[in-house]
Amino acid sequence: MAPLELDDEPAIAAELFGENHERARSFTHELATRGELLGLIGPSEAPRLWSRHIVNCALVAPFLRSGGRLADIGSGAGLPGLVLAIARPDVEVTLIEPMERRTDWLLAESSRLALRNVTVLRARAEDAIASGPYDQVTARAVKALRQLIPMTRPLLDEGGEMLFLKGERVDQEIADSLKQRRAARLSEPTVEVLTADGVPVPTRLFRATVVGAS
Ligand SMILES: C[S@@+](CC[C@H](N)C(=O)[O-])C[C@H]1O[C@@H](n2cnc3c(N)ncnc32)[C@H](O)[C@@H]1O
Repeated sequence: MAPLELDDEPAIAAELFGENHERARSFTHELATRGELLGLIGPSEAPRLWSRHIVNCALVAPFLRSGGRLADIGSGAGLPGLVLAIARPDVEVTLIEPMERRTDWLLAESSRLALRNVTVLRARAEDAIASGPYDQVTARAVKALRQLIPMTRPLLDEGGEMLFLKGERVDQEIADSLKQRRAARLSEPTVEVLTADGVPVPTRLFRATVVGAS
């Protein structure tokens, strides 16, 4: 078997994953080993798994509410939902993903890693309203904000927060979603630029809170 092509782990991983650092290493190793075969990651992703995916997602962990319920929409390989569940065992994380092959992987990994704070729901976000309300909702690489906001708003009550991992175009997406943000009764959004040593591409974290009934 070819040697595992995995990039160096950024130093901040130890801080972000704390007591679950070894679980994060185990998950990353498994994803690098089996992810491409299972269609979870592209062929060029393993050599940048730590820096572009795992730590990029884990940088959101400090924004999660302690003891809260988090829904991650379109979790795919577990990004960011499973990574956040590993980093924050004090948060109850529901991974909402419609594709069976992906939910099979998420269930198998949650069980292998003995994560007690994870629920896997095979559904589209629009069909998962009964599983809420949640305190916060996350998503990465699922839809543009103008679609993501109406899709996830029914999962939150007033005071609930949207945390979406976005790229460089986030400001344009914010401008394009004015109508949807107003209809959803969201606060003025903020964008946190998250990065660390060994993380070449920052994550832009869109944050907005529900301030009234829609
Ligand atoms: C491009 S992948 C991104 C996966 C992962 N979030 C990541 O960053 O690698 C988009 C994911 O969203 C899921 N998805 C698409 N439409 C959805 C919906 N309406 N509700 C929930 N998940 C959805 C897809 O099945 C897929 O796993």
